[in-house]
Amino acid sequence: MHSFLRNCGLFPYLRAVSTFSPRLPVSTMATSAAQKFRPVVVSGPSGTGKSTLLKRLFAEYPDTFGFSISHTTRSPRPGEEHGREYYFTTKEDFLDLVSKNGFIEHAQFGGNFYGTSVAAVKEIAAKEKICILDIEMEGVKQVKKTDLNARFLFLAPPSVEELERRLRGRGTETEESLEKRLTQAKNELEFSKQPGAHDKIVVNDDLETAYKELRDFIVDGGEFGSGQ
Ligand SMILES: Nc1ncnc2c1ncn2[C@@H]1O[C@H](COP(=O)(O)OP(=O)(O)OP(=O)(O)O)[C@@H](O)[C@H]1O
Repeated sequence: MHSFLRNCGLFPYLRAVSTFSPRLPVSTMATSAAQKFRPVVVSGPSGTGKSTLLKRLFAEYPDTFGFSISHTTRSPRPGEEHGREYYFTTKEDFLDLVSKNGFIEHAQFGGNFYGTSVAAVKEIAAKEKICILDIEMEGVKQVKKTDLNARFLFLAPPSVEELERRLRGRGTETEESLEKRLTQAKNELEFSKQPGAHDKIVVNDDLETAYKELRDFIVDGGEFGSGQ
């Protein structure tokens, strides 16, 4: 599965729209929400434990995170609504947005396009929620080219050997997909060493310790990195 399907784009957006303080002018309100509720990009090699840790974070903070709506060129199914499950769009409009660098990630499945747009992520901050983007290296680079003002957390395995053990232990991989993931893991680990690639690196060795580090960086005492 392509990683954007697990992003904040995965889930239908069900949260109530928050209201802003009426005393602030509109432009200041939008700016301060964007500054306070900065998106967080969580990346790291497949099998490092991103899903495990994020699942726990969402359970501990059920009202803090918002989920962006993905675009798709597939037709709506009965009961699905434009702007709720997906932004249903034509192939022409989708490709137009691709050419304008409007997507953080996009991919094609079964003849249909799917993508997470920059605008959809911005909407989450405007609604005073934090958007977590669980994406891979190319997506990270793409986010850096946008004006999303995201914070970047890299989840590293204790070692490549331990990563292989976890991937095997998860029981989801064939020998071929395992090899691919390990090769990609080495690329991601190389990238993570570049200065400025990430704001925070958490090594997921002991799960409890890693969870606390990840949580403290993301939630940041309720400041969500706005002071940085
Ligand atoms: N600290 C840890 N110690 C031991 N095992 C762990 C730890 N963290 C996660 N695992 C296990 O490692 C496996 C991979 O974790 P998980 O599926 O969360 O990785 P992921 O980064 O989300 O991978 P992918 O990107 O492929 O979805 C799971 O079986 C999980 O239970």
